[in-house]
Amino acid sequence: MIHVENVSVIYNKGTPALKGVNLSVDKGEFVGILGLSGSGKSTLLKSINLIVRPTFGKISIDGDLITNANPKKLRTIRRKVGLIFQDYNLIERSSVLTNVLLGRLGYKSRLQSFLGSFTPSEYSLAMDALKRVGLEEKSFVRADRLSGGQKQRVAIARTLCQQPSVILADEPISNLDKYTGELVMEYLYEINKSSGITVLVNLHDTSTALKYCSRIIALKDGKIVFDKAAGDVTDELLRGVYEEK
Ligand SMILES: Nc1ncnc2c1ncn2[C@@H]1O[C@H](COP(=O)(O)OP(=O)(O)OP(=O)(O)O)[C@@H](O)[C@H]1O
Repeated sequence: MIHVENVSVIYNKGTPALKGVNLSVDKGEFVGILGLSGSGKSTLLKSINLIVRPTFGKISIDGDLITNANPKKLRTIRRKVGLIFQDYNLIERSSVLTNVLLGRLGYKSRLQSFLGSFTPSEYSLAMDALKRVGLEEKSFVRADRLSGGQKQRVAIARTLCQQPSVILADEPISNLDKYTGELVMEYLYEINKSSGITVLVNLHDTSTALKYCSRIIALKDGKIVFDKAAGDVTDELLRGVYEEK
């Protein structure tokens, strides 16, 4: 469903952050992306959604070439792609429910977005999403009253409300303690298994990646150094990824 073909990203005409990356991800996969800080993990996820535009190469999602899409087409393709960030990206002064409803914005006209008008079925989608992450009782609480782990679960619910076919999660647990981080991973895992939503997740912690992901892609200096089933990842392979030059 995702094809990344010979993608390179060069920021500000400087050093390449990605160098000729090729990658195909099938529907329903749970892919962990590992690598040292600066290896290009965020750039790879951001280019899949065209938050960062590749300098060279092509990316398609469900057969639609996102790298060539006009603004209208790009908006339609982006509806399929849910995003989860390290710092949650919530509107802190709004309620949990309002934050989850924001997952519907990609389906709204400018006027509807401005008015913040949502249909009853969108409210019910949002409530269902909150139930799935165990936060329905927090619907009317302001987001800034929540713990970090709860905020990330709201971000997951917002993504679910968007009804995506893929979730890109950029370091979703790096601001959380081990226990809370694992809980967040459990929710992503459950969503992947029960809804068949493809998940690509950048992670720092190799043991977490091996525990939840079925496939591991490792980046080093903007290139893929290995792309393997989690069960085939050895300590030696991991050492190659994390040892400095
Ligand atoms: N907006 C930007 N402008 C210029 N250079 C950038 C930008 N974003 C990233 N880079 C550079 O691109 C390279 C890859 O960065 P990227 O953030 O993709 O790596 P990462 O593996 O996600 O790192 P981290 O784990 O620290 O987030 C790094 O050398 C980084 O300094």
